[in-house]
Amino acid sequence: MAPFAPDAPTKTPSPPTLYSFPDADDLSKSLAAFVIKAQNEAIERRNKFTLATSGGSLPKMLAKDLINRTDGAVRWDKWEIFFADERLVPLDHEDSNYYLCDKEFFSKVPELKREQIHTIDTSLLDDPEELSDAYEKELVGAFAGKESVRNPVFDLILLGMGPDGHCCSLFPSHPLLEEKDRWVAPIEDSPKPPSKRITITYPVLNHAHRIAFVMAGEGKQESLAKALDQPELKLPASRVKPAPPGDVYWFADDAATKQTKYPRAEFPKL
Ligand SMILES: O=C(O)[C@H](O)[C@@H](O)[C@H](O)[C@H](O)COP(=O)(O)O
Repeated sequence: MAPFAPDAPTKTPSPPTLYSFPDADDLSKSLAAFVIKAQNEAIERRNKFTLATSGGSLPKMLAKDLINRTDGAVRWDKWEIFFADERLVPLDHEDSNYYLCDKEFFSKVPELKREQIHTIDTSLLDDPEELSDAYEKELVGAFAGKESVRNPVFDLILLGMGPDGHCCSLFPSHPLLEEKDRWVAPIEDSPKPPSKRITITYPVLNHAHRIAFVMAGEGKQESLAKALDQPELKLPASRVKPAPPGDVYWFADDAATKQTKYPRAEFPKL
């Protein structure tokens, strides 16, 4: 259990900002610029950059324009990386989100040290509750520093969304949608295999500085339209509403945004 009670957000969250790009390459370029801006602001504030990421198609899109840069814009030594959700398998298992991120991203960045990447404790795979508590302690270690925190405030959380509107490992109608206390929780009945996972919870999501959903392809059209145009459905992704000054952004390609009527914003020159 988290050592501090969650804060109830007091102000009304801002509506999501939707960016739609002609294709996945443009999306990746702008996403990289956005991440670098978030990084720079975070370093200015606290001299480090805390990021949580999901698995799925995201790591590849994220890595594309961040790795192999020669402009020195990415301050890799300041990054501290967590997983928004993780599957309870060994780290070298192909279902592992760490394994996927490492394959697509981390292993291609020699400057990134292993200790900057917060993985689950795989010695606890047989005890999801304990493993989840141990991962929560990793967050406590990173966030309960000089400032006394009620909730971890990630500089950036990057998420994908499944066809049913799930994000992290928070699935429609699952009791974990109501979790108000734990920062990290186990789930043993995930409808998307593998069934055993851990996930960060809304107390973490809804206190982040910035959250960005990232998705591409026509397979996302319907779920994206539902999540943005029909908040009354309360899909897990629509419930992501960081408390002010936090903001939520959607980075998608035109194929994914074809159905939604939600207004597109122009991506700023960063
Ligand atoms: O571990 C997981 O299963 C993911 O973290 C999950 O939340 C993912 O982000 C979405 O299912 C979208 O996945 P795609 O990007 O592959 O569609």
